[in-house]
Amino acid sequence: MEQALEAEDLGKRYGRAWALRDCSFELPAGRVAALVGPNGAGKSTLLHLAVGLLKPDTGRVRVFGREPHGAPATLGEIGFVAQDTPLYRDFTARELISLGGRLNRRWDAALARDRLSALGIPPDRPVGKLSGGQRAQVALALALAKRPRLLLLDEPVAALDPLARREFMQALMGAVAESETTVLFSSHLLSELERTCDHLIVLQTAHVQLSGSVDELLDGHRLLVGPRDAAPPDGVEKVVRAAHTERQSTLLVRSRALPAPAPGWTEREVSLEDLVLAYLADTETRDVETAWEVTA
Ligand SMILES: Nc1ncnc2c1ncn2[C@@H]1O[C@H](COP(=O)(O)OP(=O)(O)OP(=O)(O)O)[C@@H](O)[C@H]1O
Repeated sequence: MEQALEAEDLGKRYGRAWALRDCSFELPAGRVAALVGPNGAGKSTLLHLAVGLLKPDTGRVRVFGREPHGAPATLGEIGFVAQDTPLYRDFTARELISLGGRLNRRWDAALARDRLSALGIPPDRPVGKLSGGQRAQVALALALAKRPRLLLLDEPVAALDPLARREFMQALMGAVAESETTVLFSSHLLSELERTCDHLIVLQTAHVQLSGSVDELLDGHRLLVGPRDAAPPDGVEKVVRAAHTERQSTLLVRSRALPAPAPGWTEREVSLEDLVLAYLADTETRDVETAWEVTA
């Protein structure tokens, strides 16, 4: 399987503080991946390393097998939409499309023009005078016009209202379905994930807590409800998170299918949101044998 993005023991620090540390994961080509984590977790740092704007202090990052820092050929394959869609505000969309044509070898101006016209975005108004949602669409159209193999978006919908968010994500999904582009977007919006991504990377305090295909991750975890203070059933590899009421414990555990329903325990379906929240709530996953009991 070809890897669009790979990190191996990747680390970046600002002064003495690590923004990203011992970070290893693989993102196979063709996936739409969400990069999730709280403020300051290291998401922008990871995206800036992937696009070659930063140089790693430890380890390696590779885009389609090559390190991006100082490698123009690799950069030509990456589209990047930075946080807050920083477009030149006095330029119109038409001018930005034409500017892109002068700066990029493989530039599909017609694709950008057609997208904006289909969305009814005025091409001759300075982008500073467009709405936040329209500006985000212009930034996406420009990134797609580059025909990137890997598209990186840093919190593309953070500033948008729910309707504009939905429209933006639909536009993004539609665009990548028509191409072979691999997408990695950072986001705080857990409820949108299940609908939009098939791969997940969870970052917390500079470390990767979880990464993999959504199907495999969901398959490998269970939500168990049972009597308070009972030991977890056999077959549980790790208790990621435990919450208790007076009489019951709810455990999100890492485990393949359990051999048989353990007496007193019932199993519930795990949503992607449950999974992300469980890993974000914990900075370290626990071994079953050790402190599995965590009061929520
Ligand atoms: N230029 C910089 N100089 C010093 N520290 C920085 C710099 N950029 C980021 N950091 C620090 O590195 C850590 C990771 O920041 P980063 O912006 O990558 O997080 P993030 O997950 O993108 O956060 P947010 O969701 O708020 O955008 C934070 O502690 C941040 O304060």
